[in-house]
Amino acid sequence: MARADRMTIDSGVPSMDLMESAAVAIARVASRVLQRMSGRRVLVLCGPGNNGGDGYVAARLLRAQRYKVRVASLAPPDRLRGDAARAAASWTGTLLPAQECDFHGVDLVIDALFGTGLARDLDPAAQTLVNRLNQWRRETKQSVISVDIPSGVDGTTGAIRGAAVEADETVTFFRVKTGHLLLPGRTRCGRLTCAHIGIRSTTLESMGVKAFVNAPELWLPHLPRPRVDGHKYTRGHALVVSGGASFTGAARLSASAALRAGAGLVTLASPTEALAVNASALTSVMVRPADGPVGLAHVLADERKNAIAIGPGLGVSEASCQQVEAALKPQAYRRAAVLDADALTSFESDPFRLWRATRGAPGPVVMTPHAGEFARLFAECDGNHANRSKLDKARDAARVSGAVVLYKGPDTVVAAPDGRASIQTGASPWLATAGSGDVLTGIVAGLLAQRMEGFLAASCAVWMHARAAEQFGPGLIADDIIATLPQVWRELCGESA
Ligand SMILES: NC(=O)C1=CN([C@@H]2O[C@H](COP(=O)(O)OP(=O)(O)OC[C@H]3O[C@@H](n4cnc5c(N)ncnc54)[C@H](O)[C@@H]3O)[C@@H](O)[C@H]2O)[C@@H](O)CC1
Ligand SMILES: Nc1ncnc2c1ncn2[C@@H]1O[C@H](COP(=O)(O)OP(=O)(O)O)[C@@H](O)[C@H]1O
Ligand SMILES: [K+]
Repeated sequence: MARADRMTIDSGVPSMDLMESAAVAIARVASRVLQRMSGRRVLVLCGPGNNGGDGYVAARLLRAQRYKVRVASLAPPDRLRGDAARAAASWTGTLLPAQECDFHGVDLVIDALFGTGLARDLDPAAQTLVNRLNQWRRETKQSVISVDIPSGVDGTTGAIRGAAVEADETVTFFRVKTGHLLLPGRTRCGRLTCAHIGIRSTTLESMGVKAFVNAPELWLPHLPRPRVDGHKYTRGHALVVSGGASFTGAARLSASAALRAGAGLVTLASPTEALAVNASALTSVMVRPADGPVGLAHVLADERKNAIAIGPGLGVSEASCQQVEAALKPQAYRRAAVLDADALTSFESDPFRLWRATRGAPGPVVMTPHAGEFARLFAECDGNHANRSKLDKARDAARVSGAVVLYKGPDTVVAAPDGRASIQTGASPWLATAGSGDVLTGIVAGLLAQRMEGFLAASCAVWMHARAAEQFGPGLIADDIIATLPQVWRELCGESA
């Protein structure tokens, strides 16, 4: 963001214009909130940098609109520099030291303490102020608007640096930052608005930005659709590997989801002992016997089976490792693979054995760990040291494994070995239900079978999974995600598709 600001200023846009535009956006949201609650009294908390500068300018604009505005400053105004100093100088109303400010009778607080320049944990005085603000908000149910990002949230990682403001609204500029999307930062933002302040979108092109909000524009042009002249084999054939007789449900969920995600055919490779239970519970999914790595290799000799999903219900064992190696075996045709659950955990004691297989695989490989599986498999990428975010960790994992890493959770990150990454926003917590991850694995496999590129298939699957949950609403169980996928397809492709 600092680079985007700098490039814009160098291209001739005065930096004060950027600050004025930022303040206009803040004042607009503030007056909307104040009108809704018929409030008039505003307290603006200003910090020592340009975030505080935005606060001073917003204070001036709101005062011009006849609101009763006071400013409380964390640093004495004579210690401010540059634009922040100019902004403070333009404020002629009430100004008091933040430590002495009183929230009594205030209708709205604007938090302009720290923005993207936050470089370390808040010092004790700032923490005390932030904690007092949060307590006042909880007790009075009055509103807080944060400028750029709730103060104390790290804009890059989403971590809380000592303490952080709990906002009802956050107004950010130009582009949403990763700290707004990743947990716990996201939970502090309230409603997020992104305002244009005069930075051109072409600025990003020269910066080689590779992190995206996971939204249809990222992958929609590549979304597979059935062709008028197609048949089921042109839509791809996904193979899902089942566990033993008492662990078959997970793979069946994956298999049904792969079909609903558009694969033309789906076959469940089942141990002989589980054949009867699998066959009796499935109709459109085919079931074939396959015992152990040798049995799986036999089924895989059919190269039309161009995508494989393995892991759900598989069991943690050496045999599972060998089945994964059979699934990833180098061959002439580009079979894609998605590895989940026990296909990952089975390699806990020797992750490099898995990386050898993923790196040598003939086609795209997607791994779908949740936080527990990620910690087991990517211990060296997972440490909390050096303020590294979930985005950094997923990217590191993708680099070491040479695979697309779909790191699940409320803020699912998909990372590719080339550095591209997407972050899912706003997934329903109802997705935290047994079998939901198995369904996601199946959707990825279904899209890979239709030859969608690995990173795009994984991102698209995460979005469809989350969108299905949103459309279904409360009470969701894993089966409902599968049943709701047609609605998601209709939304993406229109009624006629
Ligand atoms: N031209 C620009 O650069 C623009 C910047 N804008 C605003 O400027 C903000 C970034 O401004 P700055 O880079 O000045 O950074 P901030 O205002 O976020 O904070 C930086 C200041 O706080 C101090 N600081 C950092 N961490 C601290 C801590 N833990 N405890 C105490 N002091 C700490 C730094 O030494 C520095 O003085 C953005 O968030 C945005 O609100 C907008 O006005 C748009 C234009
Ligand atoms: N609090 C949450 N909010 C949104 N999505 C969640 C939340 N918790 C889990 N999920 C999603 O639900 C799915 C759960 O997958 P997983 O942990 O593998 O469960 P299971 O093994 O039971 O299928 C993942 O897609 C994950 O991203
Ligand atoms: K702020």
